Amino acid sequence: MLGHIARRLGHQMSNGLKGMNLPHVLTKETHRHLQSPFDTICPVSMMSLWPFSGKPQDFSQPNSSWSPEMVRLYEHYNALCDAENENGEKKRGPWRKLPSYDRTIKYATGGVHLSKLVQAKARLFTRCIEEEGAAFEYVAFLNKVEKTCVCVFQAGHLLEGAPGHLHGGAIATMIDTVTGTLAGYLSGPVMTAYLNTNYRSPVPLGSVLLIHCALDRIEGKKIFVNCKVTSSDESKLHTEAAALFVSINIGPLFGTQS
Ligand SMILES: CCCCCCCCCCCC(=O)SCCNC(=O)CCNC(=O)[C@H](O)C(C)(C)COP(=O)(O)OP(=O)(O)OC[C@H]1O[C@@H](n2cnc3c(N)ncnc32)[C@H](O)[C@@H]1OP(=O)(O)O
Repeated sequence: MLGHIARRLGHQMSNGLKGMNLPHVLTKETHRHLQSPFDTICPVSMMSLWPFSGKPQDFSQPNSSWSPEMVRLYEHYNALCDAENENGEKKRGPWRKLPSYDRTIKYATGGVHLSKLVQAKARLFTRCIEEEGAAFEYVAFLNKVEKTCVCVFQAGHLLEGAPGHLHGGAIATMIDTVTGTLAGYLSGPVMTAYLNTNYRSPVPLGSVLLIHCALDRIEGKKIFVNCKVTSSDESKLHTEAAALFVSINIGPLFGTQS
């Protein structure tokens, strides 16, 4: 079945998508493959049936706009991703660096190809400005054992709110992104139900911030996550938040109920 749909998709791509019932194809394919982003990182045998293997660009790699503090924190958390066993051999540590794509659909196997079909010009809000350093520069790390996520965020000049300071909406956007990423990695596809945000102190534009998120609890379809945004040395609290995410079927996102 999967191979059949994939062949159909490939055929339709090469024929300019004429007559394609996208919701039908996408619901079947993306629902299967977006169940858990970990599935796409640790491939399961089923995925070998999917003929499209394009690798999306990871936008959370260091670039020349990153300040020394941003790079220092990136290297600090990156180092926690590797650990050594008693024989001095390298093994995977408790942390892992998460990739960051410019479309959430790219987390699915074959998502690079699907992204060309579904509103091709659409971009993830936090990755929609191409100039490096101008807006959201960030990298997130996940600790699946502790059910926590930390994001190192450098706030660019296009994110101004009050003069010289970071816009509250940009802060909320990043909190939504990081808490949503944690909820998504723990539970599969989710949507934000609420995001309660308390701004404690203003953030100078250009700052490097740490966004710490932790799972509070899971109750059925509901995933509660808390969050703190601090200065890079964690001495100053800028924002606190509590978020609720609800697990969803992704069918409705593509116009069907299944
Ligand atoms: C890895 C990838 C990286 C990806 C990296 C990028 C991550 C970006 C993340 C961005 C995420 C977004 O911004 S998403 C965009 C903003 N969010 C939205 O547009 C969501 C709009 N709202 C909805 O679609 C819906 O209301 C849902 C999905 C939230 C819930 O609808 P539903 O699925 O029908 O569920 P429903 O039965 O109503 O509720 C289920 C339970 O949740 C409770 N509940 C529902 N809403 C609320 C609420 N606001 N406040 C309190 N409780 C609520 C209900 O009382 C119920 O509790 P009980 O009776 O069971 O106890």
